[in-house]
Amino acid sequence: MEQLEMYCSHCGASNPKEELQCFACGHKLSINEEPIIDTSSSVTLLQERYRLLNKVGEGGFSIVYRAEDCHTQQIVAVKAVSLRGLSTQEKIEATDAFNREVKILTKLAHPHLPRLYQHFSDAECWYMVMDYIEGETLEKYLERQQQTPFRLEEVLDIGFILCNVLNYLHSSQPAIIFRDLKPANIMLTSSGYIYVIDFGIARQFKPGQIKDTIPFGSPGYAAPEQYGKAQTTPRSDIYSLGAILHQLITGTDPSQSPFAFASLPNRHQRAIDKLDALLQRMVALDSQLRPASLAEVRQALQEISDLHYHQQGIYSQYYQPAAGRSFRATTSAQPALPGYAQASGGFFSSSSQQQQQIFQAIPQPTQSPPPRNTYQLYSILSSLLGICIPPFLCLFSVQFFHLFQSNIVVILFFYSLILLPSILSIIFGHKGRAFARRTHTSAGTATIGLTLGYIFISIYLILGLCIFSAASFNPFFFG
Ligand SMILES: Nc1ncnc2c1ncn2[C@@H]1O[C@H](COP(=O)(O)OP(=O)(O)OP(=O)(O)O)[C@@H](O)[C@H]1O
Repeated sequence: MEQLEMYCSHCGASNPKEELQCFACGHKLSINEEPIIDTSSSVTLLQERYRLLNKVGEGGFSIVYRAEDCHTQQIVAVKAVSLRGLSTQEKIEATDAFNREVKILTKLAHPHLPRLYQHFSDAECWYMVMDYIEGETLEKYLERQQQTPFRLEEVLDIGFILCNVLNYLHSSQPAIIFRDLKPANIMLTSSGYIYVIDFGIARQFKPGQIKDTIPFGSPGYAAPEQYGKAQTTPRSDIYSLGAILHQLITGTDPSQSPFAFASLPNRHQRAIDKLDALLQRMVALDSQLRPASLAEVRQALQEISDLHYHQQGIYSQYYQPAAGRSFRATTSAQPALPGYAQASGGFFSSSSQQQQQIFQAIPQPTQSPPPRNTYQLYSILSSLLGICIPPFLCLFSVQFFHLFQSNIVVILFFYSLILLPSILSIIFGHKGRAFARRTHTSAGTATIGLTLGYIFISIYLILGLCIFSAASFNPFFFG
């Protein structure tokens, strides 16, 4: 059948067959520019460079291949966005979306995002060449695990990493709103690294498919404002992040009942209580009630992490991996593959300074020593002095009083020396307990010091009172 339209090899827009110039970008049209990807062929070479090895994934309008770059012998991912079966209007819109996405991706360099190396198009597809991620999506992982809830440590790990990535996007100029954060767009490698994929190419062109991206996000993960006409903001991504973290900790798929996020169980744990409060704020229907920024979310996660690890008696903020599962923050961007850095046409360019900024903006968890509660030590030492010193002082009391001729000031000074260690142990004991409360550490020693202090000060006060009342009748003491 004769083809009535042809596609611009530069931008992909559909043009009437007789046109000489693309109406969308002005590129010269040529009827010969129509190489078609033939994936059934045993060797498919794109751009005389990328040899397609096997299909690794599929989206609404795309197929992702594992491919070999014949120039560098590196393995890359080639994402082919197909126009096949789309209406003319959809093809034009898909073209715009593709160009917009490529423009965004070429600017990005983050350890948790695949790098875009090259993009090109042919008559039926647009192609992106990017880092190949050996792993599976979080969605598939959850399916395999039958939605088993994650442990708090794991949820915090993933939360920190996603905060980091989203904060990087939101801090870009102009800010990039991801708008489609969901388990299907998060990839896990076997070594526990996490990548955020899919910047929404052709996202707007899959209406009616519940499992696919809908015009402004995905059911269950998209904030309410993404369904209406309101412009999405960083708070929309915060909503999606809240929905994902809630799903991980509860094992409940939010797409089953969008906008309904039950309170977390196990509310006797303060860390879980705090996480619950944070998640409820993140998924608030009114965007103004959500945390204002990822920095705020990260700060709250850090507090929960500190609380949790101190409760557990673990003083390191690093996740202590349980058997088999841990999620890691990469510490640097992967080095650019040879042969890409100088290439033209929207290639990735790496900036180590930019990488530095990413990690300065949101510091990675670092090992911290256990907080030292020195008040506890002072309290227990003072209480021991309060027990030992007074008997010694009493041994010399008679000679002492004799020496100073039972001067009342001297006697009171002497008496205050007896009381002083117990008073100190009480003061330090209280301070030690307050410190322990603040840092969520044990207050046992402070309580012992405090109790001893109270016991012995009571004994000394009663004894003192008895001795003073008896002495007041004795002319030896007060004349
Ligand atoms: N860089 C990559 N390395 C390895 N596999 C990838 C990569 N990018 C994507 N994939 C795989 O291909 C699948 C489809 O990719 P992607 O989600 O980007 O496509 P999409 O068409 O944008 O999807 P959607 O319909 O959700 O918008 C993913 O689920 C994943 O399994």
